[in-house]
Amino acid sequence: MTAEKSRKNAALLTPEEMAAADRLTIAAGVPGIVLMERAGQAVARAALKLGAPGGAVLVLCGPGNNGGDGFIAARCLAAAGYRVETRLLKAAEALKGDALEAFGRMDMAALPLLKDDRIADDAAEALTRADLIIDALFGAGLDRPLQGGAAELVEAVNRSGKPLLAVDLPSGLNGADGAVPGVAIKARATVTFFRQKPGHLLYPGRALCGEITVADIGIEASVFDQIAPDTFINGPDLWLEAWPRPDPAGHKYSRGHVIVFGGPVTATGAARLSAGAALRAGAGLVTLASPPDAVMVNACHLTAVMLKKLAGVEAIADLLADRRLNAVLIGPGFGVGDKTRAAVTEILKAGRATVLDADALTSFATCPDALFAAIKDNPEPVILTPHDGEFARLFPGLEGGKLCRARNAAAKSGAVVVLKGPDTVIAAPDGRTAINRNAPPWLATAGSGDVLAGIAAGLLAQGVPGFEAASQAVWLHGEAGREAGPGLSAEDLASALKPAIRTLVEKTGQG
Ligand SMILES: NC(=O)C1=CN([C@@H]2O[C@H](COP(=O)(O)OP(=O)(O)OC[C@H]3O[C@@H](n4cnc5c(N)ncnc54)[C@H](O)[C@@H]3O)[C@@H](O)[C@H]2O)[C@@H](O)CC1
Ligand SMILES: [K+]
Repeated sequence: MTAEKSRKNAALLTPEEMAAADRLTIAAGVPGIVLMERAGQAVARAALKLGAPGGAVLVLCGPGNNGGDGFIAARCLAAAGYRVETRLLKAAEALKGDALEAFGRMDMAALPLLKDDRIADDAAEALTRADLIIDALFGAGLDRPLQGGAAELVEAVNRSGKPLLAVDLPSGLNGADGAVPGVAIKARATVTFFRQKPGHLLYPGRALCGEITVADIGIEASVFDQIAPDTFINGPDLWLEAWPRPDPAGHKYSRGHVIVFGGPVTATGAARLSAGAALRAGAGLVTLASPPDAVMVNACHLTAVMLKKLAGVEAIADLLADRRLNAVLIGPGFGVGDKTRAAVTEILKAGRATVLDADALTSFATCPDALFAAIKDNPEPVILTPHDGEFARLFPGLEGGKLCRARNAAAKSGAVVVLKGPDTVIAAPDGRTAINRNAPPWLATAGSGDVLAGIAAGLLAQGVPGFEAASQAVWLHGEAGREAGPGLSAEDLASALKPAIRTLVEKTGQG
């Protein structure tokens, strides 16, 4: 598969982009009702997996095309022998277009769910009778928080404890950013169409979707020629082409040399974790530079990582006169304050691919613009790896959803921003973003971020561009977390990278 095709597989579409994909497909000659038939049939197939044969299925249909998918699914499930009851949020007279056509094709009565904006008594009874509920209330067209009767209904459906299958998105969830501006359905499974949306991967939305199925409804990937999405699922489909391929005739010096700047004798561990991870990520050489009194402590713990004495910030420029040191990492355990600011400024001046983490970020909380100016003067890629607290300190004015905050931060700083969390977002200054989904919860542990920063530095040293290095690092970190499993500590992560790296090497045909 070509890299371009793989990237299209990894694309995420906002509700607006998805509507454009629908429009382009319809304009190319596939009627909207045909897309809706395929969508509804995919929902029915998913329902067959969730509900006992012949059971009672309640299909809740909203006023738009999401409801239309529900009508098709209802017809298919009735034909398959299920006892199907369809209910409408609004009167059938309000239906139009493809949804109206789908309603007619269903040829089944559909009572209203609400009476005077309250749940109708007989609708409450229908919830009790159902073995499976299909949520076709609102999908990509949600444009405001659910209120009144609709909100009450969603809460009653969630309270029912019945298995819930959401059509496209759990109703109430914003597909663009994963936000839930009011209440939302908590689904056991969700069927979406063509490609996922950012809201399926970003919290809190991600926790509401259950198991997600992406159904092919006949939209061709050629729509991407006009839609050009810039948000992706983080994984090999997005960046395998940029995975470093060592020259079989090369040597360690051709695989880059990372220098990690470590902290004082009382805080040496973080930088050691980073240095070890940089080596595992494939850098040919890694040096840990630390204050003289910390060198012995580091020496007691390290074998393959080399050591260097750093007398003070003034010594950084001399050290970096050696151009073979081609990637720098500073922050983990380095300490917060003037000295760190001066060190980071020297490093950025030296024009190296750089990862700034932890204390290197916090030290600029009082003067972020100075940092951004220095980043922009550095011709090599810079990666920032803040968690939410560090992000808020460095980008105090940026608000909104995680995707939007990360994207704006990358544009503002000129760096690739890795906004960490269970749904880490990686954003490049050129607007590309990736959302990560493979991190297990036990990855949130002391020292885990130091390892992530180290992996990123190791990849930069091998010449991987900034956005790809950051995205690869986040994905590898997640895979290592899965490999090490529950009960892991950060020390386990570097060696747990090996199976994921092996997989990538095999995928790139080097194995
Ligand atoms: N041809 C197409 O466009 C296709 C669309 N599909 C389905 O169509 C859906 C999108 O359809 P629509 O664009 O009609 O949107 P929806 O059906 O998601 O909802 C739109 C309707 O809900 C109302 N609404 C929005 N937010 C509300 C709120 N908070 N409270 C009360 N009412 C609210 C709007 O005024 C509008 O009447 C997708 O999610 C998907 O399920 C699929 O059938 C595939 C093909
Ligand atoms: K829905």
